[in-house]
Amino acid sequence: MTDPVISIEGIAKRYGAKGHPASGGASTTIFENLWLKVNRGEFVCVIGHSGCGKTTILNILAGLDRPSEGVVLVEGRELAGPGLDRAVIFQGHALLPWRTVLGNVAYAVSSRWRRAPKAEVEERARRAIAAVGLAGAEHKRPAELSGGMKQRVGIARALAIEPKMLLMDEPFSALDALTRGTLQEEARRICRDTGQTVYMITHDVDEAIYLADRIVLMTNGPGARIAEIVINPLAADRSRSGLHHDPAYYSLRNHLMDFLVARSSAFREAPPDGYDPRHPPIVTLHHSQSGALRAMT
Ligand SMILES: Nc1ncnc2c1ncn2[C@@H]1O[C@H](COP(=O)(O)OP(=O)(O)OP(=O)(O)O)[C@@H](O)[C@H]1O
Repeated sequence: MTDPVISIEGIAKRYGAKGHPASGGASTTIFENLWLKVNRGEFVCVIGHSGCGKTTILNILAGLDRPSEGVVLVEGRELAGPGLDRAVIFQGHALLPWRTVLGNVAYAVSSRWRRAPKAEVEERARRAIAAVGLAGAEHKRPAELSGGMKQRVGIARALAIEPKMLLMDEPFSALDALTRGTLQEEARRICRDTGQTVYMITHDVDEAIYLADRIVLMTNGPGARIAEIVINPLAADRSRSGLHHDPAYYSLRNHLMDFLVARSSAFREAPPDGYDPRHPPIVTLHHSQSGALRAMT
């Protein structure tokens, strides 16, 4: 049974409206006619080349930008702007430098539950801080934290408000490989434990393979589309360190790399026969007779 938290319905983004003097009469379509549902408790990763509009879509979902066409529904209601039902984690952490770790997270908690007593706010904040492994660092200020710790605070702050939807824009890309791996594991564990719904942009194919239930592949812009949605065939209890022992990992990785290297640009000249933007192809990887996994739509 599907239960969409977010329903993207035919959205497009255009800049420089036709006839607008600043645009010289030209209009650029960044993406168009995108349709996607994100179901409750699902982890969706979006992959596509730079400029196809991934951040613009995330900003639209956050209510920070508006589509030129189409609508976005949150639990069936048209999205009208930013709201505490959607938390955003960016690559930069945007912590308040004068507040401690506890102060930063508590600030978000008290915006969400304005009448909550101080003790409850602190309790919720401490729980979120502990969940990201920062217990003991509550009284440190951002300047005293490493990049990985700051990003943990960003995650704690987002999770503490118990959002319906977590929106992440390359949250781990600025971190060193070791910290990135640890935080990916923690993010996956926390999201699974709490049934968090996530929409995440990444350029890292392995990150998408480890984290996502479904991987949305976008074609190159301008005029980007959702080319296909790939179902992750790996076991739900996969471990990051064991991925490369699973033959399905290589099939999935090859499929995603083939898309990024060739199909993402070829799509514009020749969309596949019968392509319907409202129902982009769903790709599953099946065992062929030889035992190898093959992509099937
Ligand atoms: N205010 C604006 N006016 C005109 N064009 C814009 C504006 N904002 C964004 N764009 C264009 O929209 C396109 C999509 O930008 P966006 O940041 O959403 O892409 P992206 O897929 O997230 O890229 P990246 O992977 O590099 O972050 C880019 O070509 C960008 O130049």
